[in-house]
Amino acid sequence: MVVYLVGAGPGDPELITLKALKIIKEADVIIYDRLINNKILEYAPEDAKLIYVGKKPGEHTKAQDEINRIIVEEAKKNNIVVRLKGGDPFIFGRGGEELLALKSHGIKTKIIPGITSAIGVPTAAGLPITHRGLATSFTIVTGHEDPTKAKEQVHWDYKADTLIILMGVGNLKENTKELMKYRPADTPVCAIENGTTENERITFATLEDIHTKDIKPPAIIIIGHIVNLYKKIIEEDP
Ligand SMILES: O=C(O)CCc1c2[nH]c(c1CC(=O)O)Cc1[nH]c(c(CC(=O)O)c1CCC(=O)O)Cc1[nH]c(c(CC(=O)O)c1CCC(=O)O)Cc1[nH]c(c(CCC(=O)O)c1CC(=O)O)C2
Ligand SMILES: C[S@@+](CC[C@H](N)C(=O)[O-])C[C@H]1O[C@@H](n2cnc3c(N)ncnc32)[C@H](O)[C@@H]1O
Repeated sequence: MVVYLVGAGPGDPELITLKALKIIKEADVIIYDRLINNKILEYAPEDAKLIYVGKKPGEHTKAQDEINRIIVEEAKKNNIVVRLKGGDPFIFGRGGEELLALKSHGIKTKIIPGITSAIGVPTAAGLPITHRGLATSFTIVTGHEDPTKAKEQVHWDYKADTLIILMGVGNLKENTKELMKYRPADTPVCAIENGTTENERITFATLEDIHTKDIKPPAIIIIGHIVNLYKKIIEEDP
């Protein structure tokens, strides 16, 4: 019995790794999330058991403890268990928590990285998150900190040139208000919804007015001067 914590990539099913695809084709069980592209499941063996444990904002099909319990239970009954997660399993994916839960039960676990939406979505859209002379650093941060944490860890005074917010839609107004304490109100912002899929939608705004736009999750929010370069890149598209 081995559990594979596998990253499915940002949305486009072709953005999964060969290593991930190989193990999906051999899986006895696949325990999968909402943000994976379901087309990837078509590669599973016909008799593989598929278990959905996805989370929507405010609507978690299964609590994390329950998900950990299911993975452990399936690992004890099967040879190859794939835990398939959106993007990369360790970028805001609770992959670390699942790894610890499996280790505590002595279950062998292997990890297959995926292209995280934080980087793959802007890159696929043609937006360089670093650019010589314009952006030499980036920060990836959650826009939705776990409210049950003992201590807040997100303070919005990040110094990086480019800021990338995941899970950023629901709290956009509150978070941009905090950010404007440290960055000018006219700092360019762009939101990419459903990146790398046929439903991709890109919205441009500034820190001051991005919260007034119609943006729905899943979306990544990109903040910084790099967004102006991106506008130029798009305008010059042949
Ligand atoms: O802890 C919670 O889940 C409750 C707080 C909460 C979070 N996001 C949230 C909510 C509200 C809600 O879902 O009701 C709100 C939430 N949950 C989710 C999303 C993603 C989306 O729809 O765009 C969003 C953001 C929506 C938005 O842009 O406002 C779903 C979610 N949360 C999460 C995951 C990853 C996973 O569990 O495997 C997933 C995806 C699961 C799937 O594809 O089925 C996990 C999560 N939730 C959260 C975090 C940030 C933790 C931190 O650093 O403090 C993290 C990441 C982490 O723990 O490493 C916090
Ligand atoms: C809980 S986090 C999981 C991130 C994932 N592990 C990764 O590496 O991409 C979910 C957030 O990822 C971002 N996200 C995931 N897929 C996306 C997509 N196709 N387009 C835009 N944002 C996406 C959104 O910010 C969403 O709220």
